[in-house]
Parts: sequence; structure tokens; C-alpha cells
Amino acid sequence: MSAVLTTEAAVASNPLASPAIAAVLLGTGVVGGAFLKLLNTPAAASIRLVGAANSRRQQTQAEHLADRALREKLKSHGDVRNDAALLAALDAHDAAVKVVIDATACGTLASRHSEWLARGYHVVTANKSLAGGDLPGWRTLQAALASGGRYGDSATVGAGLPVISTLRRLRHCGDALLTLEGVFSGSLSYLFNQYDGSQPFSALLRRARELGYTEPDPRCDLSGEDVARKLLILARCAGFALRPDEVEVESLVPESLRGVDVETFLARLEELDEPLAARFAEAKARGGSLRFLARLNQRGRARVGLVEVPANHPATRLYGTDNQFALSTTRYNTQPLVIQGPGAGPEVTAQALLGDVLALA
Ligand SMILES: NC(=O)C1=CN([C@@H]2O[C@H](COP(=O)(O)OP(=O)(O)OC[C@H]3O[C@@H](n4cnc5c(N)ncnc54)[C@H](OP(=O)(O)O)[C@@H]3O)[C@@H](O)[C@H]2O)C=CC1
Ligand SMILES: N[C@@H](CC=O)C(=O)O
Repeated sequence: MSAVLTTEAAVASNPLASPAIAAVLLGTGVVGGAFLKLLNTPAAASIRLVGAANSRRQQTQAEHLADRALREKLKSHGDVRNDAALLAALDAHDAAVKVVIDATACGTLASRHSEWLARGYHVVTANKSLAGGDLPGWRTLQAALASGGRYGDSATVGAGLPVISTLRRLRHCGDALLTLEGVFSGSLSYLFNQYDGSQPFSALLRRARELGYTEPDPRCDLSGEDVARKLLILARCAGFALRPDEVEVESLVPESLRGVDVETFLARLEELDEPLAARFAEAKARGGSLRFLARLNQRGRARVGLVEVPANHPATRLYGTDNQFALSTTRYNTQPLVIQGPGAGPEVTAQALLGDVLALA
């Protein structure tokens, strides 16, 4: 047996030992809720949760944080939301590593990631709003990273599939990305892998939402915005500092549903059905299928949108929430390097967050 105990083994064998990582969790929804479950597994023994928050309430008291019903209880109990009190809880802990985990889709919170990094906290995020947002925000993030904090972003693309890490490694080795293409949305993959006209598109969308695949506002998926963010994140990892307005985006949200609130949109989902049924029938008549694809070509031209693909297209061989990333590079130039697998869902996304947090120790 090894004489050196890993941090995890040391904490498990001595519950009084100080955990190596103190963490604050922002967001206790689909992904945050699954992350809380993972915290109760042996793999997370080196992590101590010192704060947790939803949009309205937060908790920093150890006995409440240890409660398995924390997520439910936060809906009605806890202190009023205040980032400063959560960061103070991190400061008060003697763990060597202090991390803020962002499992929200909140743009305002994402805009604080750089400040937290500059103040010495690490940030692990499923929230794509900063890295996949406007270029000045992304540049501020790069500058903040120079101060030594680490930014765990595996969950932002492919729900943790090893695509960001692969792109970074290739770039580190001097291999340049030439083209990038594929299906970058788990919910849109789920929808178009199944949609065959036999049931309304809106019914499939409701199911995708129940399964936790869509964004809190599913229009972020249907509008192509979420896919565009992922394309920006990947392009930037590969060295293309693209602006959002350089990505051509096709939205599937009808004009009439763009300005309404989320509840109204969810109540009027059937308005999606007719236009999509027509697109589907046209594609089918020509022997094609519909897939929502993202593409970045060698000249930096980027597009996301619905494409009619032939029956032998690689994207027609996807199942469930599968994502597919085909990377052509200077060294992978005869056949692309393809990364494929489930690209949405609570468990895989929470695991991506956990992996990034554990990598900090
Ligand atoms: N679902 C998936 O498969 C994947 C999701 N992601 C990303 O994960 C993030 C979360 O998604 P998901 O869990 O599905 O969304 P949910 O809507 O289920 O959960 C979002 C959570 O964030 C909370 N929240 C919102 N604003 C704040 C705030 N200011 N402070 C603290 N908490 C806040 C909400 O609080 P309240 O409960 O009060 O509303 C809610 O608990 C998104 O950025 C999404 O893009 C990434 C990869 C895959
Ligand atoms: N809503 C997103 C979730 C992961 O980022 C998707 O459908 O891919």
C-alpha cells in the first residue's frame, strides 16, 4: 500500500481533517441540484461546501449546507442573496483552494467571474455567458487569469465532453484548427434526432425541458444563441478571437414569440409546430434530414443554423442528446478528429463541474 494518502483518502479516513477545497455553489437548479448530489459521494470527500445560493436565497451555515434537502429548503428558507457574504464564507475557511462554482445562466454573475479570479478565488462554471459572450468580457477574463486563478470551463461545451481540453492541447502542441463543425446542442440534437413528423415539435420540446436538457429559457437553445456561445468558446480556445456579431445565427423562434416572457412562451409552444413541420416535409421530400449545425471555416466564417443534410451525413448517426465536434487541423487534415457523446443533462454536466473542481487541488 502507498505510504502517501491522497487528499480524498486522507479526508475520508479522518473526517476532522480540513478538506482541501472550500466551495460556494451558485445555482441549485437542474445542474446545481445534480452537483449537490455528487457532493455526497466519496469522490467529493475533499470538497467542503461553505455556501450555496439560488436566485433569491442563500445559506452559509454548516448544518443547513449538510442537509440533503438543501435544494428544496433554499426555496423558502435562508438569507437574502448577497455575494459578499458567500465570499466571506470562503475567506473564513482554511482550505488551501477556494472556488466559486457557477451553475446558473445569469449574465450578471458571469460578469463577476473575472473580479473573483483577480481576488484569488478559482471559478468553475457551467455558465457560458462570459467565455461565450462579448469580446471585451472575454479579454477581461484572459487578463484576470494572468493573476493565477484557474477557470474550470469543461461544462460549458458538450456538457463536459473533452472538446475544450483537446483544442487547448492541440494548440499547445502547435497544431492549428482549420475547421470546426458539428452538433453543439444537446437539446437540439435530442429534438432533431427524434422529430419525424409523427408528434408535434412542441411536445418533444416539452419533454426535452422536463429531462433538463434545455436552457432555463428554451429560446436560448432554439434561437441558436446557446450554440453560438459554444462556437465562440471553442473558436477562442483555438486562437480565433471572434466577436458574437461575426457568427451568423439562424433562429427557430418565430417573431411573435421573441418578445414575450418565458411563461407566455412556454404556454404558446404550439406556434413552433407548423413552420417546423413544413421544413421537415420539404427536407423529407428530397431524401434529407434536418440537423442544427455549427460551422467555423478556415477563413474564420462562422454560422449556426438548421441545415438539410443528406442521409449519409455524420450528424444523422447521432442518438439522444449526442453532440458531435469534428475538428480539422494542420495535423488532422485527411480525416477530422471527432469527439462525440451525450452533450446535455444534469448528471454529465454536474460531473464536468466536479472534475474541474477536483483538478484544482
Ligand atoms: N442543463 C444542461 O444540460 C446543461 C446546462 N449548462 C448550463 O448550466 C447552467 C444552469 O442550467 P440549469 O441548471 O439547467 O438551469 P436551471 O434553471 O435549472 O437552474 C438555474 C439556477 O440558477 C439560479 N440562479 C439564477 N440567478 C442566480 C443568481 N443571481 N444567484 C444565484 N443563483 C441564481 C436559479 O435560481 P432559482 O431556483 O431561484 O430560479 C436556479 O437555481 C446554465 O448556464 C446552462 O447553460 C451547461 C451544460 C449542460
Ligand atoms: N441547453 C444546452 C445545455 C448544455 O449546454 C444544450 O441543449 O446543449
